[in-house]
Amino acid sequence: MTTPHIPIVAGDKILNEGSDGVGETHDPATGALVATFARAGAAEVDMAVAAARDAFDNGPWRRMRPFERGRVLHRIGELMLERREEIAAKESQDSGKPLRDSYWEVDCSARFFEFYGGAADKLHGASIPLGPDWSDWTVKEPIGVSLHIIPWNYPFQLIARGVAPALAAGCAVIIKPAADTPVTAYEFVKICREAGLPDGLVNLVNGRGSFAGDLLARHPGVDQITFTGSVPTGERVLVAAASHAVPCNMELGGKSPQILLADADLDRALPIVAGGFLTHCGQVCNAGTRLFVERSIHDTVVERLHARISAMKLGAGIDDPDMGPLISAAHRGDVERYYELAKSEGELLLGADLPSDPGLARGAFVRPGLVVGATNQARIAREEIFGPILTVIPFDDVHEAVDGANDSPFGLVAGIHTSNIDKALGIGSRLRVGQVWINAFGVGLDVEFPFGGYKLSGYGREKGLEALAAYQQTKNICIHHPLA
Ligand SMILES: NC(=O)C1=CN([C@@H]2O[C@H](COP(=O)(O)OP(=O)(O)OC[C@H]3O[C@@H](n4cnc5c(N)ncnc54)[C@H](O)[C@@H]3O)[C@@H](O)[C@H]2O)C=CC1
Repeated sequence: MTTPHIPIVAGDKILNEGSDGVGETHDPATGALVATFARAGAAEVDMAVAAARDAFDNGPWRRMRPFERGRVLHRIGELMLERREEIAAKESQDSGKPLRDSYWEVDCSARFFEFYGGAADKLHGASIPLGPDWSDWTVKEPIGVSLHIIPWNYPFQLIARGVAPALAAGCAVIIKPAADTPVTAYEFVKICREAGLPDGLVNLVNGRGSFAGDLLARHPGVDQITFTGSVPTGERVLVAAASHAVPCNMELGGKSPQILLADADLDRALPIVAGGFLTHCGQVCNAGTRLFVERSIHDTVVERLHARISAMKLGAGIDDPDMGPLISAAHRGDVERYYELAKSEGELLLGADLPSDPGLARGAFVRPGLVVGATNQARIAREEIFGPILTVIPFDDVHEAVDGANDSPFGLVAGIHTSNIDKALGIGSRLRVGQVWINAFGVGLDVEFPFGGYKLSGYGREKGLEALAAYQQTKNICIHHPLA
């Protein structure tokens, strides 16, 4: 079978070659080549931006009635569900995540298009009272060409999360996938074209982040940037955006706390705690990797978590294991250094040895790590690892737990596990994070509520109606009409 090749898409042009050569993407479970892709250089970046500009400035999208835009978005969502199996299989191969998580990605992506398809004709302005001789109102207009810089952890879903509201608002978009996971981005673009989206509205630029990504972020033809990824790269993108003064939506990392009180129902809470740090091998921005646990139940919780996670089966994403590999051997090297650090900063109860099963030998696998005896000041508890390592920290008093949870450079999400609603709400209101989960953690098909962080976790909100604000500008219209 020939290896699939991912092109660059600039308007109606499908470019199989880019001026920065050819990249390869591999299955992190086996090392097998999944696809090659054209890497964009300056010429292709210019072409994609010009196509988006032209589609936005001169194309039909902005002039269509909003409900008609909504219908196209709905059709995109339907096509995603029709191709669910195919997209999920490709995603699991390219990213290593278990198949069920890839199905979730597709289902969630379809929900984004349903949700924002329904919102397209509800983007109202406001009327503003200036007195009887005046009429004043605001109109919501699309911001223009929106650049979406996508990380490798949820490539399909994170494209949908940003692109659906951008299109609903009337924007044109350019997608820059991560070089580790370019495959399903092209499926996304193909679906958009098939659903009848006019040419040039969705463009695809694969390539090296520090080259093609940087060229795009600096490009004067780009009006807005939505970025998800690491803090250092996010800061570079902000500098690039500042060079032409465009706004950004930044969804950066996290070191999210989960607070487990002694009165919690452990049968219910512990699977949630485990899922909170193990999903996609811990490679999730909102992974709940710091567990503050009331001291009286500390040992029981550690024992039960140990039993639960040491039984987990590892395997290739496509085989839908309990946990897949990390994204790459290079990233495994980074994560392994944290396992070493954990040994010096506390006690590493699980995760010290790499899996020895010959079936896993060629993949970027690690075992889940459980760390006790480290403080909240330890690097293992402060830095985003993007691997499956949980640091368990005991507390005696809820205020201590709140202070510990807040004592972090990040502020993305938090989880609280308790049967006492007064405590749950009291703790929740004191946490400096963008989202609080009570007796829950993580995701369903919940596209309706806003998501985003405090502090170094970024700013701006994805999801929900709030996300639309990033893709709109407000124009005020004021009329003076004195009655003679
Ligand atoms: N918050 C999140 O969801 C994510 C956080 N991360 C964190 O980042 C660490 C490193 O992962 P990376 O893949 O290197 O993520 P990254 O943050 O460097 O890359 C994210 C995206 O930005 C692009 N990019 C890189 N340099 C750029 C530049 N100068 N200008 C414009 N775009 C650029 C990349 O090509 C990719 O599409 C991970 O170990 C993890 O800690 C990674 C992925 C997602």
